[in-house]
Amino acid sequence: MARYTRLTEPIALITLNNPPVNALSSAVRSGIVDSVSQALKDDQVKAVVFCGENRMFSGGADIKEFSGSMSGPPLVRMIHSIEASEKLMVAAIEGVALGGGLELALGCHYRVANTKARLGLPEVTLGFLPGAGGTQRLPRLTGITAALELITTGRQISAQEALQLGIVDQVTEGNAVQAAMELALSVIGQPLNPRRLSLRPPVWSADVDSVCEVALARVKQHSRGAMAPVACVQAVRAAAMLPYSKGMEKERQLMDTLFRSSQARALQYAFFAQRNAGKWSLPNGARWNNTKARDVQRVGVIGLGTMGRGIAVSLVKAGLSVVALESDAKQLESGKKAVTAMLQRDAQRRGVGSPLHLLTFALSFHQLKDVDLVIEAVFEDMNLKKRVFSDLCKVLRAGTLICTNTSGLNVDELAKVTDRQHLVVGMHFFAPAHVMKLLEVVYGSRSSPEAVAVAMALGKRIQKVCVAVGNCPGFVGNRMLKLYMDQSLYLLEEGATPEQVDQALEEFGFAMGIFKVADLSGLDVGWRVRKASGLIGPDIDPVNPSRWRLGQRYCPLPDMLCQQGRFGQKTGRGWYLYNSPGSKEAKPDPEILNFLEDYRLKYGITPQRISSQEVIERCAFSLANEGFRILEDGIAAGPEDIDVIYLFGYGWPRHRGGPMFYASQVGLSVVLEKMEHYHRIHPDVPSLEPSRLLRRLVAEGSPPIQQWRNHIKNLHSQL
Ligand SMILES: CCCCCCCCCCCCC[C@H](O)CC(=O)SCCNC(=O)CCNC(=O)[C@H](O)C(C)(C)COP(=O)(O)OP(=O)(O)OC[C@H]1O[C@@H](n2cnc3c(N)ncnc32)[C@H](O)[C@@H]1OP(=O)(O)O
Repeated sequence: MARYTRLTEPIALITLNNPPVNALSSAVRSGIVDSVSQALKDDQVKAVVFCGENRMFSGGADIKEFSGSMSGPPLVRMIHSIEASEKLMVAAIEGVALGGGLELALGCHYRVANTKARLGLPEVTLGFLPGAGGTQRLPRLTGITAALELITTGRQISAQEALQLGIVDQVTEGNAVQAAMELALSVIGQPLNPRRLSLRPPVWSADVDSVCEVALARVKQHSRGAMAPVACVQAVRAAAMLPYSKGMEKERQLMDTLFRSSQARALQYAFFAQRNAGKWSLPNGARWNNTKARDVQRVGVIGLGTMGRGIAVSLVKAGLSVVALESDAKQLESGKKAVTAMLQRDAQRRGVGSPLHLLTFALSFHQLKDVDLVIEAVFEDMNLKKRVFSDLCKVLRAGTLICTNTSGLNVDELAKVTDRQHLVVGMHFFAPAHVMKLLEVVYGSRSSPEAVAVAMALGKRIQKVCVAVGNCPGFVGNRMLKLYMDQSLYLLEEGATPEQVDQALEEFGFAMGIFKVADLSGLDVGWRVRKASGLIGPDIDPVNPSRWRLGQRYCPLPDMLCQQGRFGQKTGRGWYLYNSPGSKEAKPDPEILNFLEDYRLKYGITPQRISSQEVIERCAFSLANEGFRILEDGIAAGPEDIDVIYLFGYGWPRHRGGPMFYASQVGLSVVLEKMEHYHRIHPDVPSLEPSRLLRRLVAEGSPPIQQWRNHIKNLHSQL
């Protein structure tokens, strides 16, 4: 929808009206076409100003329409006729002008932006390119280097930067519509051809080829197999070499290919999955929109190790006041130094004042008496956490929430030692907590909807992507991770090397292979957990450790590495070799190859040739198979939540949507067949057995992922 208003004598205003972001849906495009035609017919009108309802220009094309049959006036043609119009067209940008929204503005003859506006062409993040002339018009304004950077990254820029780059003609602190009208009045009658970007010649320069080569190398290095950034470079290169009409043909060709790609579908799915995660629901019917979250201003953080430091920094950066507690003066001092330095560096980088006044350091629980919520981030030990929880109850006010940053311990067991089980939830941050976007909010069997609402709202306030999950060992992310890690280890036993497994995973698009991640996190962490859980004990022979524990196949390789003091990056040796302790560059270690050969000999394992395909199938399908079990158990509300967790917490490649989306793309019957195949070969690995939900979905014709929730409901109702 677009509203047409005649303003003072010679100006008409066209207001895009499609809340919340004035996306350019078919109805909006029709409204614009009709309004422009009205303005062109009115002899009194000499200029048209475009703006958006609620001081929001436009969030671009309506992404929801891409999955259906597209109808209505095509955006490309609409923008072209705006640019070609004989009447002056001016864009008044407030809020955002993104994607098609910015392309519409680029079709106008002048652009005025409010100082707070943000502009960008984020199409690459959705798996395609600015396909309404953006790849051809933007370079003609900014030059090729800036256009390449903006289009291949999708980065949003401020109005000020847009002014410097020549994307807008004027920036105003006041009302952009008013400023656009004034500008229009001052230029009415001036020739429009110099303002029509499509009439400008290609932006050729002698170094075009090298600039594009450099951009191509950069995107290939960062995109991890994503097609869209490469296509963006090709399209912008066309703007440098070809006249506008030919460049548009190239843009169209590239867009056609990207638009139909599974990568675009995955990225658009990820866009909506991320937004849906905030719309949490609990099995008891409580939901984001029927539960009120009370306000939190003061937060206590207990433990200033790696996790506690990151959590404290995230909270303070969001303007919350924090009391950070440690158990002894030495640890407090080292935590204080680290947190202070992190906050100062961040403030300096962002050019803002230091927020250190929000932070208090404490040694006594009594100093937590006035906080609204506590996040416990002490060592991952149930007894220690229980002690902290019961001590807290002695000092906290009655309504204060107690949250645990455990990465997998039983939240209900912890809640039981408190006097407020309904106010206990998990807030599982990921390391480093001030950088990683994911937060699993874990509800226990007694957690109240209000407590979940408070934790979700707090997470959102500190700019995390929050997903509400149920309580089970490892919750969603780490429960699935265990099976992924198990498969990777079994592959080593069967003949693969760490670098071979990692290479297959990185070619698939993971940010880092699983063995590199393990080295980064520290192999000793899992070792301690396995010791605490009874998997390793005095009855295990350290020289010839059993490959069978608690009734199933067990791989002792990581324990054997830890016995050798190989803890990963921190000791300079783990699955890989590092130049020195703490160094990050992983190099294959011949000692590991010998170690694996000796191990296989010792246990009579004949090494097999493992293909990359097998690595991906066993790792990715195992993840999805456990994801189905998580859905059966009601631990996650839907497959989208699982995918968001893997996208934001575990480096799953975004252009593959997430493990559940990937399974749906490959085909559920294929996944089922492969799981049956691998389970037949490895009957000693129960987790390879296809889950009931997977079988059931296949039996019911493999419905699209958006319908899985209905099948899960049916599954529960028959239990
Ligand atoms: C068959 C073969 C054919 C081949 C050829 C096809 C040719 C087709 C030609 C097409 C031409 C292409 C044109 C153009 O180049 C393409 C585009 O413009 S794509 C869209 C680009 N825009 C974006 O990526 C912006 C996305 N949105 C955002 O970044 C943010 O939403 C925001 C605008 C910055 C606002 O952020 P917030 O305030 O935080 O709000 P939310 O993010 O929570 O969003 C609120 C609400 O709005 C929904 N929404 C946001 N943007 C869009 C959108 N562009 N379309 C539809 N819906 C959108 C979002 O989902 C939220 O919904 P809710 O969760 O509240 O239901």
